[in-house]
Amino acid sequence: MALNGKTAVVTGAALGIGRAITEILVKNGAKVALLDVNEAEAKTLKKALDKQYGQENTLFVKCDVESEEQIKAALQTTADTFGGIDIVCNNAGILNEGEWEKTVSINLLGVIRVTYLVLKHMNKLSGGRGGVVVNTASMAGLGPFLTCPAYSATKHGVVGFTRSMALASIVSDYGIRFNAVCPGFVQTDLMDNIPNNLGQFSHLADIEKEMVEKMGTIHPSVVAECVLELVTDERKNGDHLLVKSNQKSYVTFPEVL
Ligand SMILES: NC(=O)C1=CN([C@@H]2O[C@H](COP(=O)(O)OP(=O)(O)OC[C@H]3O[C@@H](n4cnc5c(N)ncnc54)[C@H](O)[C@@H]3O)[C@@H](O)[C@H]2O)C=CC1
Ligand SMILES: CC/C=C\CC(=O)/C=C/C=C\C=C\C=C\[C@@H](O)[C@@H](O)C/C=C\CCC(=O)O
Repeated sequence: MALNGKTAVVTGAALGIGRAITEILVKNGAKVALLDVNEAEAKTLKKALDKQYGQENTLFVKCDVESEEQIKAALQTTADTFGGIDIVCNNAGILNEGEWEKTVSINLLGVIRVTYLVLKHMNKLSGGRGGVVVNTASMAGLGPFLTCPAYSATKHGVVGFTRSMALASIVSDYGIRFNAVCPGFVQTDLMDNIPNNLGQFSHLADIEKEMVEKMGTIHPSVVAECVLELVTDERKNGDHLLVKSNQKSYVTFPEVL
């Protein structure tokens, strides 16, 4: 799938992995709507992209993925501005075991909210052009993560939702592919703030530190390359790309039926 003429929506676009995803999509010819709650950082990014690629190729819409109203409005503005939506990167996320309900609301419910609301724009059965949704899950969505149980649960949820939507879309002929990227530790603000956000598990902070030292860290641009692969390779549907500091591989899930 070539990106020229395509429109993408990226949530949590202002910083970290979302910023790198936004940059790689624009660089490869897509028009991108940047959705984020951090207006200052998003505007700084848009300014830099305007300078390099022209201001007509991106759009910033302030949008909290906890709010259905804001998501609806942001998707409509994107479709009106760019003439449709072809790609969605559900990337916005936080890690805060002290505020675990908010973590669930943003990381898991946010992905479901955006996905269900964007179907109206993308679903071939409702006049959309089809396309692809790529969710930012985590390695912590594939196995236990003892320092952050609620965070890990949200990412397992994202994996289950992605796999289920991929099948629902095939069987229903929506024309939309659903994939997820599952990175290990990525060099972003979220990772830097982990020790302050472990809540009742703060006594396990040293274990977290040891894991980071043992596993190494990944640059956000490497994760963005993987997202680009999941967007452009039309054979990928229901696929989960595990990204470690030294290798990437597609996840094989156990057959249960
Ligand atoms: N940094 C890491 O080690 C890893 C991160 N991830 C996931 O990658 C995604 C991005 O994380 P990072 O770039 O590391 O974090 P980050 O903290 O650097 O960036 C997150 C972005 O999401 C935005 N955001 C937060 N809450 C939002 C909301 N309610 N609505 C809209 N935007 C919101 C923030 O303003 C920020 O721009 C998250 O889903 C995270 O769980 C997955 C694996 C590893
Ligand atoms: C504290 C969270 C910090 C940043 C966000 C984040 O999502 C980072 C996650 C980093 C690592 C998670 C590791 C989890 C490891 C175990 O559960 C493994 O069992 C993972 C499962 C599959 C890997 C299979 C393999 O090694 O080939």
